[in-house]
Parts: sequence; structure tokens; C-alpha cells
Amino acid sequence: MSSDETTDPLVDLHCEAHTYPDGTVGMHEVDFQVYPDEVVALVGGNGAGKSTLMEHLNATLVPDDGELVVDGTPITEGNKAHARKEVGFVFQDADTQLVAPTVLDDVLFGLQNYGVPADEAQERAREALATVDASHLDDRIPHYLSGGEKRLVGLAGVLVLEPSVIVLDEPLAGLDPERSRLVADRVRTIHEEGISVVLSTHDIEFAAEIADRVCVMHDGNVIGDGTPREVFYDPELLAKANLHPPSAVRVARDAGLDTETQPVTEAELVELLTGSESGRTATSQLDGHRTD
Ligand SMILES: Nc1ncnc2c1ncn2[C@@H]1O[C@H](COP(=O)(O)OP(=O)(O)OP(=O)(O)O)[C@@H](O)[C@H]1O
Repeated sequence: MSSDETTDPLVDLHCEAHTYPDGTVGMHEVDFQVYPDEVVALVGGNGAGKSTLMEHLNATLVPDDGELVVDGTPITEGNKAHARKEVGFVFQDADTQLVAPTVLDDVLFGLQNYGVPADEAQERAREALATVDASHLDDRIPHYLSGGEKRLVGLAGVLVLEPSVIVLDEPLAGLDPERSRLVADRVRTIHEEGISVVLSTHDIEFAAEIADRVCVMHDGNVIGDGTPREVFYDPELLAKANLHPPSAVRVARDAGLDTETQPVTEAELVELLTGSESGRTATSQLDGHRTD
């Protein structure tokens, strides 16, 4: 992660407010940056403003008053295409994204728009489908795919355009465990390839595992922003947003583990309990707790 103050953000959003046509304020007083090489998880209850914020990152929505800067370029009505190219958006409802007669055509669509030669476009589209384990869907009609399949194809359609940032709205919603693992693994490889990721999720365990940085939203506002450790070991912040900490945090706290390590994932908890001298101390503390 490189979200230090000295690195220029890839995306810099300042939004005084966003008001929907019916007068609902979707978010207000939000300053949000995406830095190179980071995975940011947005968490918060229903209606907290996560989708509203994410849809501002590629200028799908624009602030009533504020500014979006992408890769140093202020985005205006005339250059939204720059935001769309640099920031790829995978919608939760993939039907809004899939428009072509077949899956392969859909993934090709963006490349053709950017004038990529046909042969190269075919190769890149097939490669993108393969990376999300969706090659077998290439001649299917997008509309008739299952929800999870649509999500994977939507992800391929964004990946193929090689954006600097990928935004995923609830990437695991509706996926079976195997597909969830596939998407989670793909998010990790996207990150390893140097693309930053912003995702929203109600799955706190997933946020703890995947994110370098967690932003907590409540009532249209970002009320907390830090490493998973900083956020998930802040009970007041979580209570304010009606969120529960990951199970590793609950176990560590309930077991009274006297540790600086502060595990946030199951793997970290297991490592703490089994892997080191302090882990062995912690294990005996946990055993003591269990027999109490
Ligand atoms: N198109 C719209 N028109 C009017 N109000 C909207 C619209 N979209 C969202 N809102 C409102 O804006 C607020 C923020 O909604 P948003 O969808 O951003 O929340 P969210 O955190 O993504 O929620 P969820 O977790 O339920 O998907 C809510 O009060 C919601 O009702």
C-alpha cells in the first residue's frame, strides 16, 4: 500500500454533497482518495452511501458541488471518458453493464470502442474471460447468465480495458463459495498486477482479509478510515456504523488475549495461537478463557 501523504492519488474526490433527483442526499462532505497499489474496502450499513461514493469515482454520478480529479486531470462534462477509462466499474447489478448479444462480444465491446485491432481485441477478450474462469461462457447470451456468471463477465469486461483502478460494488453478493473464492483471488491478482481496487462489502471477514485500508461509511459520510487493524479494533467507530468486528477480533477480545498483534483475520488468529512464543502464551490464555 502506498497511501502516504507524499504519493499523488490516482483518484481524488471532493464532494460537498450529492443529491438525487428526488431530493435524497446520497452523501455529503466526503473527501476520498485512491492511491496506487492499494485495496480499499468500503463498509457500512444499508443506505450508508457506499454505492453513491463509488459511482462518483468514474463520474457516473457527479457532486452537486465538488471536484473529481483522476490521475491529475480534473474531470469535467467534456472529459468524463478519461475517468471511465482509468476507473473501471463493475456493477453489482451486472445487467446494467452487459449489453452485447454474446459474452465475447460484450468483453470485446470496450476494446472496439477504443479502436483496438480486431485480432488483438479477440485475444485480449478471450484472455480476460479465462482469468475469471469464464471462457466456457463466451457464446452465451449475457442476459440469461446466472447472477454470479454475469458478475464474472462484467469483471472481465472491465479488466480487459486495463484501467488503473477497478471499482467493485459488492463483488461477492450472490456468489457461491467457490465463485466467491475465485473473485477474492482475482482481486488479489489484480492488486498484484498493480491495479488499485475499491470495493464495497457487507462481508466484514472479506474486508479484513482483502483490504489494505478500510473506510467506514455512515449516513452518507466517511466516518472512519484506516488499516483493518485500526478500524476493526475501534469499537466506538464500529458501534456508530452498526457494524460488528470480524470473528478474529471478537475471539481475541473475548479471550482476553493480551497481545500487541491484534489479529483481524482467522489466519492471523491461528498464527498468533500456534506460531510463536507469544502465540503459545496467547494459546494458554485462550485455553484458560475457555475453561472459565
Ligand atoms: N437513485 C436514487 N434515488 C434516490 N435516492 C437514492 C438513489 N440511490 C441511492 N439513494 C439513497 O442514497 C442513500 C445512499 O444509498 P447508497 O445506495 O449509496 O447506499 P449503500 O451504502 O450502497 O447501501 P447498500 O449497502 O444497501 O447497497 C440512501 O439513502 C439511498 O436511499
